Amino acid sequence: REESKGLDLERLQGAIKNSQIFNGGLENTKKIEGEKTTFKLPSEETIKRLTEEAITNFDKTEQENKRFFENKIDKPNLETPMFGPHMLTDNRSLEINKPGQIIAETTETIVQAVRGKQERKSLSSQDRKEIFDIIQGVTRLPTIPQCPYLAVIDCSSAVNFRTNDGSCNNLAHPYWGKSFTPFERYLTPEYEGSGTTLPRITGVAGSALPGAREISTTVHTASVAPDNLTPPLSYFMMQFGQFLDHDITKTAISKGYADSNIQCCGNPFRRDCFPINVPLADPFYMGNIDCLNFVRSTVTPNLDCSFDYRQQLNELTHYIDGSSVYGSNDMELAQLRDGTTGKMKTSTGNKLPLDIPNGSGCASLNNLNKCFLAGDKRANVVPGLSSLHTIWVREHNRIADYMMDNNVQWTDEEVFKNARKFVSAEIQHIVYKEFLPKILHPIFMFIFGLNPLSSGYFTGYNQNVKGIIRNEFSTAAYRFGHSLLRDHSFFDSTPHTLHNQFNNPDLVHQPQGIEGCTRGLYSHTSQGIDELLTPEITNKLFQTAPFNGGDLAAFNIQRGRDHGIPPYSKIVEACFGSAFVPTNFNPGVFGGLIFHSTTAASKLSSAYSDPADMDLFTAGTAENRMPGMRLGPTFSCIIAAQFKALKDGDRFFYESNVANPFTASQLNSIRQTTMARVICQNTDITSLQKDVFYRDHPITNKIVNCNDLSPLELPCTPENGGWTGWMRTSACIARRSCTNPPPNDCGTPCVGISIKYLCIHNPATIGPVKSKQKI
Ligand code: HEM
Ligand SMILES: [Ca+2]
Repeated sequence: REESKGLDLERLQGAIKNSQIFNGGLENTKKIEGEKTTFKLPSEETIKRLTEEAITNFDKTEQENKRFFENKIDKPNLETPMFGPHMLTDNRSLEINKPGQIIAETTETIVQAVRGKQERKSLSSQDRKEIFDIIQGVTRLPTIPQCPYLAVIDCSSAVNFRTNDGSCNNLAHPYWGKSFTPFERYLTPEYEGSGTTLPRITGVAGSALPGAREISTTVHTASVAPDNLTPPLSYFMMQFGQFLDHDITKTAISKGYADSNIQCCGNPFRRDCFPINVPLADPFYMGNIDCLNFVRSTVTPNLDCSFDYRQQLNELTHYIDGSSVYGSNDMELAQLRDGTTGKMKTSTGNKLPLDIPNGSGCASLNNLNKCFLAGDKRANVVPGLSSLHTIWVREHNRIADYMMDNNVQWTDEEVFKNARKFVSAEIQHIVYKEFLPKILHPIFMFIFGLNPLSSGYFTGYNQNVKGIIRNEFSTAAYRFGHSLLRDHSFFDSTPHTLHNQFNNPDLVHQPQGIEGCTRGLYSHTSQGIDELLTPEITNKLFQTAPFNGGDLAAFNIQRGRDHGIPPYSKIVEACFGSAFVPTNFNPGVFGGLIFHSTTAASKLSSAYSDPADMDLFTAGTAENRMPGMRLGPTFSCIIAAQFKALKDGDRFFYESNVANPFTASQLNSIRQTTMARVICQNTDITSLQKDVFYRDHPITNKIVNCNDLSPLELPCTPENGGWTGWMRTSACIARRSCTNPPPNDCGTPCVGISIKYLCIHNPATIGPVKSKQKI
């Protein structure tokens, strides 16, 4: 990937500071008033009738889904080709989907009807509120579940610790950042025909947009080139990136009858279907298949229970809170916690607990070993990911053990909550200190206020900031990570073809499986970030037999259209202002593709007929990297803004002085945390490079001995040592020991002598023995 050499960083910095996204994105602008209404809304009667029709349609679709299931067209998970764990949808999402779908259909019908031939972008907020109030009246029929975000949440017990589902982080807005709530957006979505719900399929010039698979084969062509900057990114970067994603985003996908998987190929007009066409002349599939199955994400009303545009649902707690370790709701945590010692459950070899065969978290298709259960359902997707989940569960248990030993009066609950508090703080520290600076230019780190402090507390908590994931981030920008993937994963130095490792926990089950997978990550190099992807994911994603695999790039593009993600040029404008918006495909110049190289621009111009049509994932990954950095400006903008919201809007942010803050010395200790240390303390690995996100380097990133990495200081209630009675151990000697009780790590040792010479006067004093240790 070329560096954007001519990029005027000062100008870019000025532009971003004035931009819509930097200044709050939709927080300030989405509450668009829309244009003034120039037409009349249909009568209340008509709206009611339309809603009732939508309810009937919904029920009909459910019946139709049942038939597809009975006819074995829609299959259960393990019989579904291209099945991936991202297709496991929680029942709660499906419950929310029902009112979501009904309101979506009604709103769309009304919008299209009232718009008529008028050139209008959207209904005014007044119109939308009016329509919604009427629909709510109808959906209050007993058969239709209520809008899920009306119930009042009591936050009185959530003042000092995070809740399991992320609710009550913001005490004024308990739903912000909770699991099973909608994604926010930076920009107003763009659905087909300026509507509210159908995926974008028509370009600005009125002709069909290019298909997602064609874009993938034209732009996201094959590459095996490793990151060639110094020091190169290690493959651990990829793995941590995915682990972090699985803490903050999981979009609920629509399901068929009895949790089956909707088959859209051959049935493109079914509700929730948006299949991807594969041309006959496809360079890989070569006529073996003509369609990739693609099922739309579920629908949810807005968090304020209004409905304007189709919105999508995040099943995870939006905050960086270790939910990939603990789960995103009470039920998930209950399955994972041992419930007596403050620890998390483990299985043989101190690995993750095993999932029940074919269980919800288990998508194993091609092996006999059982899958693992973790806080996120996708934990088995590649062995490196399962290993990282394991390391964090071990870190929790290590801390919990220490706390149990050193705070004798603490209950299971107290040990658990305090250990989780430390673990999520460590994860957050690693994200902001080690991970983000590898992808975000120092200027972005600085202007978005992302750098951790070196001392003192962060005082920027702002309860008006939404600690909510933005749709543009999860559906496009943060998927940059797919570009880091290589053709192989590594077990120590042995390469394993990637598609054989999908949903296959065999390597993790091996003795020293966690060590082998983890060494395989930090001692190999990632690919660089660009539009080039390995064919293992663009042709063989979740492949189990020839030609039954999928194309992740095409899925990303299609998902963007499914979610109404505005095209690239709209995001560029929101990040940097209109001067940077491309109106032609000329590379490197204002008015053209200012952020793209000649090669990228020529690929983009052969894929798209108009720059205004370019999909965000495609044009974003194809950008030149920022000078001295690895990521292009537009994704940097979205990612920086998102991590700012996750910091400023998190009442429990680890450096923050707001809610049950760490003591100054604990915070200093957490600031010494590195990913390398967490690996060292929870595996048999004894040496590794200091910064595992980079490859090792003899000067800039030396291999260090694990013992040299600074330990973590944990809370401890002092328990002072007490002497035993004197015991005569020989004719002339009596001894006592400081074991009644022994002092714990923060207790005071016994004072006085432990040995007495009874025959000759000798004031020898041999002090107590227990040394103070940190863990
Ligand atoms: C091990 C390799 C990986 C595989 C097999 C994989 C696979 C997938 C799949 C199948 C999806 C769902 C696509 C769709 O239908 O929309 C997805 C979504 C996603 N991936 Fe990956 N991915 C991998 C690594 C990564 C990495 C390294 C990152 C980031 C650094 C990442 C970030 C994301 C994000 C943000 C989403 C959207 C999640 C959601 O909201 O549901 N992935 N990935
Ligand atoms: Ca989370």
